Amino acid sequence: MIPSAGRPVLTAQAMRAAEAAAMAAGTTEIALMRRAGEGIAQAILRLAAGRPVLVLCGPGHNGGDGFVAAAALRRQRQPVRVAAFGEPRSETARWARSLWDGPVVSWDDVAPAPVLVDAIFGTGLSRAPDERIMTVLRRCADAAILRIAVDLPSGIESDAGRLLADVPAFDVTLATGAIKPSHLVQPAARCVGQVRLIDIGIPIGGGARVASLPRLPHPDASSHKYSRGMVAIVAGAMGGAAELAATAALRAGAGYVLHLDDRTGVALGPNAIVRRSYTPESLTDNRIGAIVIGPGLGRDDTARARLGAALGSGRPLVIDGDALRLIEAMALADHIGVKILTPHGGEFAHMFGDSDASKPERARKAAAATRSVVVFKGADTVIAAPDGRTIFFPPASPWLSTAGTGDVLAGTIGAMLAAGLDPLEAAEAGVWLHGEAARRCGAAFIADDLADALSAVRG
Ligand SMILES: NC(=O)C1=CN([C@@H]2O[C@H](COP(=O)(O)OP(=O)(O)OC[C@H]3O[C@@H](n4cnc5c(N)ncnc54)[C@H](O)[C@@H]3O)[C@@H](O)[C@H]2O)[C@H](O)CC1
Ligand SMILES: [K+]
Repeated sequence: MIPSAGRPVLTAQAMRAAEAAAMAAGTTEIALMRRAGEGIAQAILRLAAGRPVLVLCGPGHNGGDGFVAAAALRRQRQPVRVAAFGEPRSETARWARSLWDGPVVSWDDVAPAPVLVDAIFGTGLSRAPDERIMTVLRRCADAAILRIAVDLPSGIESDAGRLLADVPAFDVTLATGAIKPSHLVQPAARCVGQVRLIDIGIPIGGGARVASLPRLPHPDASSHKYSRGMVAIVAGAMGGAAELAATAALRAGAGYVLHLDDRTGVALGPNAIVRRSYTPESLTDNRIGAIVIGPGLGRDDTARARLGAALGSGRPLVIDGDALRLIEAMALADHIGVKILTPHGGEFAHMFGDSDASKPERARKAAAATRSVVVFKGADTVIAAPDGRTIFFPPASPWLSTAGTGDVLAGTIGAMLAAGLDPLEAAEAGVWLHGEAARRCGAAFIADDLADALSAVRG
């Protein structure tokens, strides 16, 4: 299960705007901080299970959340100590500090506790924290049994997944009000541990959210193989990759999978795959709900001609692997029709160049420029639509880093597209099913196992 599935993902600026809108509607900043701090205290109480807690508080509202939480914990007789770096910087932060009636330990001399709560910096972090701050944080984190971050581990910038310092790994991060991009984008995402959302009762929305499993079409008494979705896989130089994509499309629920190649007698995958010789005309069959092109396609003239025919076919496309190396981003902008691109980091950089922008920004820009849904793959897969909608995935199994898993994903997305999901939903459902199949496969699986596991997760 993905925690926070479907929830909005807000940048620091969007979070401040949501907070400002709530205040314009009558809520006060103090009320918001009280809700945040008390929600955090409840979570800490359960997690600490009676073990002593140390709260490290910063000068802003993240520190304010820490003071409110510490005061609430003390009221509930939970052993808790507080150390603070700097004086509170706002009225609301001063109010929070005034709630704490215990001692505030001197920063550099603070003794660690079994449970560490980092409330030093959150979404307001604007530059690398002073090493004096990070040294204490790391020392206390090293000595703790359980490390809990309030909103974000200190040293993480909120929007792009960037680490501004050497940030220790946390076990749990309590996100206040909304999930932030850096909970999900690497390298920051590997420091946050399990992310839990603390509701502070303000309405949030926007076009970015955590992935969830879309409703998948199910066969009924009137279904037949074409109505379940027909997927054409265009093969090429490396037959095995296309076989994996074809197997995955079938196991993800497609009713008919057509494997188009010009080699005869090469049948590595299931007998249920229909094998025909490739001709450009074979792609124009209007029963085809999705063409998958790229896995094992090669990069020679034959591959180029097949890609041209797929683009000219008018059928919805999943463009992966070698096809992403052959195609020009500019050519896609002029192509009218449904297309989903599935680049990993190298393919993405080849098509769109390198950039300092964040992964979600790069994905959105690429989607708009190519008028495609872009599945920017990796340990932190992000999907963007041309209209700017963005879907973030929590980290999937690291065992996915093996040859052929991308081919399986392309076939899975093809099956979703052919089943009638809209392109963004098809991409989301495909990445979800792929990640869930990987989870079930456990360790050291191979791409063939992953394709086979899709039947069980298709649900
Ligand atoms: N936005 C909301 O709806 C709510 C947010 N809450 C919590 O508030 C923080 C964000 O608070 P903010 O005061 O904006 O920022 P920080 O506490 O992260 O700290 C910023 C503070 O520190 C200064 N600063 C920034 N970078 C550095 C640095 N490298 N070194 C030293 N000082 C630095 C900066 O000038 C500010 O004064 C959010 O994460 C939530 O935890 C509440 O939950 C209520 C609702
Ligand atoms: K923090």
